[in-house]
Amino acid sequence: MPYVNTKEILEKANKEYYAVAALNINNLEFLQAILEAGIEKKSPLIIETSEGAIKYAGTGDPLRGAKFFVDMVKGFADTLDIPVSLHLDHGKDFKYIVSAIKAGYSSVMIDASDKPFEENVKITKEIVKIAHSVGVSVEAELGKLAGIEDNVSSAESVLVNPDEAKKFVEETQVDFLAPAIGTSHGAFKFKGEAKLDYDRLKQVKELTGIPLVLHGASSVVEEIVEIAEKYGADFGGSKGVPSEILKETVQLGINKVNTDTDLRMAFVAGLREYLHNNPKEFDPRNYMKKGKEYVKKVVADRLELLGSAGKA
Ligand SMILES: O=C(CO)COP(=O)(O)O
Ligand SMILES: O=C[C@H](O)COP(=O)(O)O
Ligand SMILES: [Zn+2]
Ligand SMILES: [Zn+2]
Repeated sequence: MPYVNTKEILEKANKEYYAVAALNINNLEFLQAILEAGIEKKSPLIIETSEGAIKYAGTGDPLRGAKFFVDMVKGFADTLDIPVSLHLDHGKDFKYIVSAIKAGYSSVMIDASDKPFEENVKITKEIVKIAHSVGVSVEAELGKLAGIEDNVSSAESVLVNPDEAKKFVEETQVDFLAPAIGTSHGAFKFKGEAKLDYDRLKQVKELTGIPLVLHGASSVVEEIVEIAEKYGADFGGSKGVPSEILKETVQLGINKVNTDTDLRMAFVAGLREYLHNNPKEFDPRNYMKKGKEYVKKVVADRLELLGSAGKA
């Protein structure tokens, strides 16, 4: 069960009421840590890269970057017993979306959520047509996340309208939908108490029935923040989506849980700790070990929490 279509992974999750973690990577080390967690927990995995990740890996060339990730992820996946897919996160630039499809990504996201509804429908439809013609599945987004997104910042959160969601899915034939229900990207998600709009989520699920995606789903793990701060980081005021709230969203129909910030924080906590304790070390294979260990732990906990452990 090697490199598979994301649709296959998410349709099973939708039928069996669990969620699969979609984990952002930019390099080899995060991928290794994520795969180790997935293997240990016998869990399906969705690996995702942003346009920025592709730009970084390809030193500016989208097709080169996309091919790099397909080679790396598919190369690993084909040797494993767990299903693994590769997804383009927040596709906004046609060049990147087409490069990902050409290179062999399993699925792409078209994020035109900053555009008016009709324009979002039109753009999403176009990408669906291209992607489906070569067997690639598509995610789209409705409503806006609060905070800063990849390339886009929206001052205030505009939550999804469930009736629009129904119309959107029917008109675009999109495979997965990310409804804005109150999360935001990054490490500073809530000023006061963490709260999401469960009613809206429930309605969107009832009206569409398709796999739903939660963006900005990092929890900002307390133990990780403590370690990072002990060794010099300043993450004051950071706050994520608590585990109980994530669990609740899965019960209400979320099947894909996007996670980037938690992995970045885990890695940097381990890196800081290791470098502090080993001032003579300069071999990257050694000084990245602790960071990888913490990423693996954070991912493994997530796979248990979301219910995908044992579903491979
Ligand atoms: O939504 C995300 C990627 O699409 C990641 O969200 P976090 O910043 O909460 O990890
Ligand atoms: O949703 C955004 C992801 O966390 C990736 O962001 P990035 O553009 O910094 O890679
Ligand atoms: Zn978006
Ligand atoms: Zn996102």
